[in-house]
Amino acid sequence: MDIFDYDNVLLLPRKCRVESRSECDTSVEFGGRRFKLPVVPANMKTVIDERISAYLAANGYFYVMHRFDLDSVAYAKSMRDKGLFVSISSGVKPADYAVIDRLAAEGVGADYITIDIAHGHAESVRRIIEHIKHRLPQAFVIAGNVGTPEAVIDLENWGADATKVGIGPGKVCITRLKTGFGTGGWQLSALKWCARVATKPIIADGGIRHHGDIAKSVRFGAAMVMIGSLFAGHEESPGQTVEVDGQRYKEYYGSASDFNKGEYRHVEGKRILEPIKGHLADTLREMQEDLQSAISYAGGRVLADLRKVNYVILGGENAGEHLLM
Ligand SMILES: NC(=O)C1=CN([C@@H]2O[C@H](COP(=O)(O)OP(=O)(O)OC[C@H]3O[C@@H](n4cnc5c(N)ncnc54)[C@H](OP(=O)(O)O)[C@@H]3O)[C@@H](O)[C@H]2O)C=CC1
Ligand SMILES: Nc1nc2c(ncn2[C@@H]2O[C@H](COP(=O)(O)O)[C@@H](O)[C@H]2O)c(=O)[nH]1
Repeated sequence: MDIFDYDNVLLLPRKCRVESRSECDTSVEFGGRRFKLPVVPANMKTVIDERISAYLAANGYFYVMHRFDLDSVAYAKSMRDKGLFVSISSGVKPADYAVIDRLAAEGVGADYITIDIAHGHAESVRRIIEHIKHRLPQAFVIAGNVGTPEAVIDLENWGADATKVGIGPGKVCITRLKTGFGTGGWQLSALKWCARVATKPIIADGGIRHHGDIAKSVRFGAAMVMIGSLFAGHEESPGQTVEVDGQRYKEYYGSASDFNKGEYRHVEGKRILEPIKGHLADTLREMQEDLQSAISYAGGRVLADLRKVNYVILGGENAGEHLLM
């Protein structure tokens, strides 16, 4: 198996088939809806809040609300009141079962539920998928996080409608340092490995540092890409604003950090400062432009055309050109 990551792979251009990049369509169908981009901000407290999720839903973007210090039922009701789709996160504890039961009993429902725990290849995930499918059969269930084909196969067999791949590639992740496990440093090839066996969509989660990494993720099998750090440093971002030597930053911390947990137990995340780079809407527009450009370099017109390109691995043992033949 080739081992590579975002920073040592480049995609190879094919003859252009459009007159303008504006002809390239970056939209994606996911869970019965079409979204403008195959991109979703991470379901983390310093990345998304009620206001940002409503903005994304109202403007044609996918979102996943976080599950920390939040009444997910009240949140779901408020989105319904605004006529917006509901996409929430769930853990696997008794309180999470109670949320599912209340969403069903009170007729609120949910359109998307993302089961989001550190080690998603677990019986606890099998049990809560079963519960969600029983109580909210219309909900599109995303399950993770995992990092192997075996896990993807199990989650799909347990009823997940999509899987989320990425153990430890995140910018505020310290899982690989604390445990010795994960896909950090080879997330892109782990995605490729998992996509080979997947029969349902995969969300590639973590490790995106540049807009071009979105196109690379799609090339190697992602239907959607989850991004934390690139979204954390905006004027609208929920993290606290911090000023250092005249430069403004937003705090960005891991969901398994002591900052999120409120205690230092099983910590696998840290806190960093992200420079504020402007408004979210401008970043989303630039991401769309860059992805349109990527599709044009692929000689394509639609997102799926990115899957057809060859690539090179730069440097190291696996270096070389990889042709689709
Ligand atoms: N993508 C990634 O690499 C990682 C992401 N995270 C994020 O941090 C947040 C908190 O995650 P998490 O602590 O799982 O959520 P929760 O605190 O909701 O814990 C979920 C359940 O899983 C158990 N659990 C957690 N880790 C393991 C493990 N390694 N083996 C067996 N059981 C486990 C917990 O019990 P107990 O605590 O008693 O073990 C708890 O019962 C999530 O949003 C998660 O996605 C965290 C780490 C890695
Ligand atoms: N190991 C940990 N991973 C975490 C934690 N909090 C979030 N995450 C994961 O990171 C991505 C975002 O990655 P980025 O590279 O885009 O910044 C997020 O979606 C989670 O899967 C954590 O505390 N520990």
